[in-house]
Amino acid sequence: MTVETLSTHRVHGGALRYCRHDSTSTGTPMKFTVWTPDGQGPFPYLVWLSGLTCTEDNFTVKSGVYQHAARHGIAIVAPDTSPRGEGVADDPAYDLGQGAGFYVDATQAPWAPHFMMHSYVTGDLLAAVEGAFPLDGARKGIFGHSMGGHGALTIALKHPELFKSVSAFAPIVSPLNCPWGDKALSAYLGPDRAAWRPYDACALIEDGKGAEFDDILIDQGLADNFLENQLKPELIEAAAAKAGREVTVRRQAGYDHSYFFISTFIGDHLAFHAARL
Ligand SMILES: N[C@@H](CCC(=O)N[C@@H](CSC=O)C(=O)NCC(=O)O)C(=O)O
Repeated sequence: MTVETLSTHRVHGGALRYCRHDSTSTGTPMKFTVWTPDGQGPFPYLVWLSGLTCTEDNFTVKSGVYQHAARHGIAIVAPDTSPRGEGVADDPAYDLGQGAGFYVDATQAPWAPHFMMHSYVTGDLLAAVEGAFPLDGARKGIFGHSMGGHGALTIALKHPELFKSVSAFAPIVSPLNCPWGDKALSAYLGPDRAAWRPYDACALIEDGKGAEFDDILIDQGLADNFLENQLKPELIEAAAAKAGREVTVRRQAGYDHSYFFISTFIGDHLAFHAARL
């Protein structure tokens, strides 16, 4: 799978590249960034999944992750949040369509066949980055924010054979129980809510998936506008307690939903993953 490097930038003693490749899952070109430390590798790495309205650029420019990645010798991969382009379905709302792929494989028109973000992240993306860069596929973790936190949790819980660690910032923990989830999963997966369970972190924990993870770290700002209506971290705490599983939710007073919050605690998440990779 050919990866085209669009630009390269020196950052924190390593190389940040903006890349594009053709995805067979989405049937479109897809963009991502990859940062690698200097040296031969192979390096352990983390996949970051961004939230609604984001491209590969938001985390890359706003999170401040690379100074921490350099300290731990961990590479970072950050893909776009959906397929894009003129031939790809879209919606005028910010929380559906391009920029809002929800990391699911859509089964409903007009979203199928391009909105195949679960398959893209677990298949084409990993194959592309491990083929083109000195990354150690046996030592990788996944993390993300909001919609991307939901993506990281559900992908890890469904694929513990791929990822050794998982964490999230202000994640949607149960699309079955919030307006963002109702809207997006109705559109992408249809009205049968049983089809949503494989994309709901709480349901996956209830169903015993991903028990390999010794702990899952979640940071949640208490001044987050989306906390009570959309994010509801108490639901994943309850699911984990019922299943006898470890999920650590750190409630951070005064922090909102933004990348200011993420940049404040990103170092803690790098340390969490480094201890497990
Ligand atoms: N435009 C919307 C909210 C959009 C928003 O807050 N997006 C977040 C992710 S929200 C959940 O997935 C984000 O990461 N934005 C990009 C950024 O660089 O901050 C609204 O106004 O409500």
